[in-house]
Amino acid sequence: MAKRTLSNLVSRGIAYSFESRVVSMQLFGQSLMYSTKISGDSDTHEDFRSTNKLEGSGISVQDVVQQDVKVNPVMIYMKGVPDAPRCGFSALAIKVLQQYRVPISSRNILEDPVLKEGVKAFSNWPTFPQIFVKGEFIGGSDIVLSMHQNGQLKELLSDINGDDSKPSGE
Ligand SMILES: N[C@@H](CCC(=O)N[C@@H](CS)C(=O)NCC(=O)O)C(=O)O
Ligand code: FES
Repeated sequence: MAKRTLSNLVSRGIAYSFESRVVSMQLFGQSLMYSTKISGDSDTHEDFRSTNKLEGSGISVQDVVQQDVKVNPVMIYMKGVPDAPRCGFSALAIKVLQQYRVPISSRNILEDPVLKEGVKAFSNWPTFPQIFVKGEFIGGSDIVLSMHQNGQLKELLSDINGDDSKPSGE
């Protein structure tokens, strides 16, 4: 059983241990315990449980993703939608991308567990958001933020036809 203790936190009187999906926390002698597990979706908070829309359509999810990233120069698979992200990481990625004059295409993976798993398999990346630019997988919110900060994102997006209603990224 995997059990990890963060010794630097222990030294400050705080210890976390992760066993299966149960998180126990000791805070200055007080012990709190809660479970993050939800049935049918082991990684997502219960509020965001998915419903399946792609299943039964006859289209392979890999084909859907392949087509998405081919036809949309900036494609994000996220939790929620750009106007209403359902997670801070997705909100951050959208905020970064919105600094540029580019159209942003998105799919809400919370609506479809088949799509969610298909995207993970396609990119071989375990978390969301997932951002693709010009058909290539870029990464998640950490990567897109650091590419914004170091100028790489501006360079990468520079040849994508802009939306004049958006700011330029300056
Ligand atoms: N450090 C990650 C943060 C994203 C993250 O940890 N996402 C989690 C929580 S929203 C996730 O997608 N977990 C898997 C899942 O929900 O299926 C990034 O740079 O994108
Ligand atoms: S849904 Fe909980 S951290 Fe993203």
